[in-house]
Amino acid sequence: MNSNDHLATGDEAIRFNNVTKVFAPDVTALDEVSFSAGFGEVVVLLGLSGSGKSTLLRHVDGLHLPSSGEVEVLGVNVTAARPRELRKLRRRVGFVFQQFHLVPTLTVLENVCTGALGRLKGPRLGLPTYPKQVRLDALEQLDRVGLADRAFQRADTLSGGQQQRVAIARAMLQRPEVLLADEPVASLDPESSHQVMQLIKKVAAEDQLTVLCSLHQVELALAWGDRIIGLHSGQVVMDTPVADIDLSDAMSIYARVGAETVASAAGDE
Ligand SMILES: Nc1ncnc2c1ncn2[C@@H]1O[C@H](COP(=O)(O)OP(=O)(O)OP(=O)(O)O)[C@@H](O)[C@H]1O
Repeated sequence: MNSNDHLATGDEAIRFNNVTKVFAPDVTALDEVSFSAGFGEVVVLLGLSGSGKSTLLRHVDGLHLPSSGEVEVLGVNVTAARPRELRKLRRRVGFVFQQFHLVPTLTVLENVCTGALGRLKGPRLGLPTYPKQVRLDALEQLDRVGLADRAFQRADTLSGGQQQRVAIARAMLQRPEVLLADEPVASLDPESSHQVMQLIKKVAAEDQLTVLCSLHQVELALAWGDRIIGLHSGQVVMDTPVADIDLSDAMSIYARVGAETVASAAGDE
C-alpha cells in the first residue's frame, strides 16, 4: 500500500496548488491555478472556449499531468501517483461528457451496467454476463434518474436529455466520490439542460459527491452550482460562492474577455 492512500484531506476533496499546464511554448492552458473543492460541493467552471476548463478537469484524474504545481484528489497526490494508484483513483472519479458516450445499440440497462466494469474482472458481453447484484444496482440507479421504465430500450431510442441521464446513472454505478462533468448540457435544449443539472445537484447532495462541472450557460451555473470558478486564458479570475454572485458578476468573466479583445483589435496591449 502506498503512503498516498491515507493522506488526510480535511474538508477538501480536490486541491490544485499553482498548477500550470504548458502544451507548447505558445500554449499555456492553465496558468498557476489554485483552488480547492469541499466534499459534496458542486463547483461550476465558467469561461470562454479555450480558457482551460477541459484541461483543468483532465488534471483531476491524471489524464493530464501538470507542467508544474500539484494536484491532490481524495487524499491522493495525483502528480506523484504511480500508475496503479492512478487506476485506483480513477475508479473513485466518475466522468460525464457532452456527447454522453453511450453504446447506442445496447440497452439502457446494459449501458448503465458498464459503469461497474472497473471493479469487475474480465470482459462482459451481454446483460446476463453481469452479476445479478450489478444489474439490480443499475436498475436502482436508473430509477434514481427517472428512467427505470426505459431499461430494456436501445440507448439510441432515447432523447439527448434522457441519454445524459443514463450516462449519469452509469457514472453513479461506479460509486464515485468525485464527479467530473465536461459541458454535460452543451447539446441539450434549455428544459433538458435544467433537468440534467438538477439531477447532478440531487445526486451530489444525496451521495456527498464532489462535482466539478464545466458549463457555458451562466444562468445554469447560478441555478445549480454552489460555487463558480471563472477561467480566462488559463487563469482563475473568479472563485466565489453562488450565493454571493449575481448575473452581471458572473457575466463579467466574459465581459472582461470582450474588453481585451476590443483593445487588442484596436492595437492596444
Ligand atoms: N492536448 C492538447 N494539446 C495541445 N493543446 C491543447 C490540448 N488540449 C487543450 N489544448 C489547448 O489548451 C487551451 C485550453 O483548452 P481547453 O480545451 O482546456 O479549453 P476549454 O475552456 O475547455 O474550451 P471549450 O469550452 O471549447 O471546451 C486551448 O488553447 C487548447 O487549444
